Amino acid sequence: MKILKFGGKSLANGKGIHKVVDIIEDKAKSGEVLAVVLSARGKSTDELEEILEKAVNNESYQEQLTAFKKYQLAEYVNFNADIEFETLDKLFEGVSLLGDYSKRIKDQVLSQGEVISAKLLTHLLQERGVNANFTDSRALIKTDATFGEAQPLEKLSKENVVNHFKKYNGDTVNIVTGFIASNTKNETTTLGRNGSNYTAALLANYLDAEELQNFTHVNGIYTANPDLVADAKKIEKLSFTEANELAYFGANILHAKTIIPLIEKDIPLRILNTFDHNDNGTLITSEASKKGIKSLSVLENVSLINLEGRGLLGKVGVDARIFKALAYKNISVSIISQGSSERGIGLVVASEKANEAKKVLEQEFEVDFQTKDVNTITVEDEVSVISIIGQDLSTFHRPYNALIKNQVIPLLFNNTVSGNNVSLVVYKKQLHKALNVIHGEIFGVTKKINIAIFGHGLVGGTLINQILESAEKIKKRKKIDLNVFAVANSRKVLLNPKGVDANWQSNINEGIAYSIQDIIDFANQYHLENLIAVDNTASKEFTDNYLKLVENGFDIVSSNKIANTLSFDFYKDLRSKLEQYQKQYLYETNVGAGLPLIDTIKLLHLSGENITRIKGVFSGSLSYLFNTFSKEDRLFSEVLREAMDKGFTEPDPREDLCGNDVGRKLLILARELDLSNEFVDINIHNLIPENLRGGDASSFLNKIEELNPVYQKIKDEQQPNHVLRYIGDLHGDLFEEKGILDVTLVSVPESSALGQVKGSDSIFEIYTESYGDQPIVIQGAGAGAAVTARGVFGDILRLTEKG
Ligand SMILES: NC(=O)C1=CN([C@@H]2O[C@H](COP(=O)(O)OP(=O)(O)OC[C@H]3O[C@@H](n4cnc5c(N)ncnc54)[C@H](O)[C@@H]3O)[C@@H](O)[C@H]2O)C=CC1
Ligand SMILES: N[C@@H](CC=O)C(=O)O
Repeated sequence: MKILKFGGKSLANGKGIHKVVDIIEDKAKSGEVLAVVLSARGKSTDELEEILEKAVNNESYQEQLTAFKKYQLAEYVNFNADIEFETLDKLFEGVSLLGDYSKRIKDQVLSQGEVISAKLLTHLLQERGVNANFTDSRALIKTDATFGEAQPLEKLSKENVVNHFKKYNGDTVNIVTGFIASNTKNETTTLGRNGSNYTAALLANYLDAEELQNFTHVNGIYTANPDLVADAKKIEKLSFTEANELAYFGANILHAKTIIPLIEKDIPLRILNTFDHNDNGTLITSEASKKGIKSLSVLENVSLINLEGRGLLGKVGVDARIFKALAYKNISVSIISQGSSERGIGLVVASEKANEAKKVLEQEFEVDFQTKDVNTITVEDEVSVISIIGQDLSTFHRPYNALIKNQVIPLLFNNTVSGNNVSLVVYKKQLHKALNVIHGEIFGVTKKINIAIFGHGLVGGTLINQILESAEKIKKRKKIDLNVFAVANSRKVLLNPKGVDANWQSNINEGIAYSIQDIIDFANQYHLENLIAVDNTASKEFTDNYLKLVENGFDIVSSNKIANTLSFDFYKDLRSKLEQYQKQYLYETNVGAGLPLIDTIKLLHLSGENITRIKGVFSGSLSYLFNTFSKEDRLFSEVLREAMDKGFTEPDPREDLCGNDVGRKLLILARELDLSNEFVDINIHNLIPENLRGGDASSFLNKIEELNPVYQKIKDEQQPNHVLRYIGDLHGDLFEEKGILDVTLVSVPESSALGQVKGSDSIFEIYTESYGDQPIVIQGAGAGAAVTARGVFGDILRLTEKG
């Protein structure tokens, strides 16, 4: 036999109740032997409770009662609930007159919801020709007299159930009232919260059912609440032990007490969806599933009570006193955590009980306050508990690190050894983000990376398009969902929590004026996790935002070289801020565009390989300029314009020509080697003649023809078979505080390594102690929007892996 159970939402008027009738009819007609347990319909129980409260307070309740009756009868013209309605009329009248009611009366009132529900379903099934039999569970399930939370009398109840089902079996479908029972005096009792599930589990146990099918409005148990975590996945199979943990931590489909009767008889429980009943749902069995995390569950409406006391160390019975005082007021503690110093104890209780709990504890510890053994008892109201079911401490560092990286610092955490269950208390305002971060980390379904891109010029614009083009593939291959939620220039930002699309360029006109705080606020408002700010500007002003971005949970990726070449003090401050907030700053494209230079230098240096010199053509644009100009009989200005058109130069090409760009690259490398050079230490050969240095970029560009005779002369005066190269050279004693940084224009034999560089290639010769006179050489395109954007993209992906 299969036991089916339908909850209130499934039985609500409209689509639900018809679906329920269809399901039962289908199953009955296919010959399955069934018993069906029902809750009250829709919100009937709540309604009855409200009417009861009105009646006891002598408020007018008739209107609500009439609406209740109307709802129950709905369009079911041949259905009659006169007996139940009369019972309710009498009960409410009595309560209203007395101005009082007992739990016994309340049970009588509430029971009518289940009775009407089961009678209606029996009626509707009979109308369809199904052999349905209304079964009042009060005649079967016998309990003690604890009204509101009665305990079943196992032996008697079992006997009644078995005898009843002996009489009504085979093709009869028994439609049983859930939740309600009766005591030995035949007075109505109820089984407490989740009572209908309990009734169904008891029936399954007594009748040795082959399966209990619990129909709800969801397709089963998910890895997290799908309303909070879009990526949540349905769990196909679960063990009772895991389900038990879930039940305790708020998965309200289940309750520990409803599982026990099933475990006893090894009866599988299947959670199904009334509205999608062909889905297999989630199957819960006693079979231990393969080890691993199964689900995240959340406790909301809780408060954290913190009891702090310097004199608690070694004091015996403190916890006992806490629990006793709270138990006295019927306050349940869901989580407790105590430091080994015993100076602080954190307790989680239901929010509505928090103030009362604080008061009781203050009374209990009154003397301890006077002796200063206890200092404070505080309540933190806006908190939630996230429980990672199936998590043991061996891999807990992963979700924990991910939380810290996302600026979610748990207020308290504790674990159960047996249940493999770690619980974290977080601020309520961070719940959504925290859940998504943990979920992404441990289920690896897809990890969402939220990116804000500043600067959408040559590099930035190319990057956005590269990301949009590759996003789908990356999602499939690496399970990483790249979401560009902000694109900004110096004036406007285009914001979309779900990510900009291929039309971002035309939409940017509709962007809004912004400050960096607006972008931080936006990310917070939409609970965006795994934040990355990408700086593709050439702006000093923008780098002023770095510290604030780091403090607010952003990792930084930058093609902009400015931040790394400001004062050494800022350089250090930024690093210590990154360390403090566990954030990353990647800038591989700062030197050599897309070439893997910085990483190589970092690795060599970290591994203890002593770098003694780095020399080469550092600038892609100047490489192009001098390679082309040296070889071809063309004007210097013409080649310079070509380098600009190809996107090799800085936004202001004077930055290349004056040597600042190469100087910055040298300084960045020097600092990677822990040298503390400042920008002013660099010896730069400025390629712009003094008379052309003033003014702005456009007035300079109007005069670049004036460079032609200067560079033609330099070119002509070289030795035969020599070419011009603009090089950077980091040398000196690189184990001292500072190195020597030179940026110069040199004439080298065409056949030399430097002389053979072509196009916009950069070449870097890295000399180390182990490699001696044979440097490690890294050579390739040193400039260009596509290669640079690709390098920035690489940094973004590297960050997604570090997380
Ligand atoms: N072009 C190349 O080959 C390479 C370039 N880079 C670096 O890439 C960066 C970008 O270069 P390009 O794309 O060529 O420049 P670009 O001039 O084409 O683009 C810069 C963008 O930044 C925006 N911007 C300026 N100030 C801003 C602010 N305060 N906030 C937000 N946006 C701001 C501008 O509106 C513009 O859209 C530069 O720092 C450059 O040094 C690095 C390696 C290679
Ligand atoms: N303008 C720079 C671009 C890369 O950093 C260069 O020419 O190398």
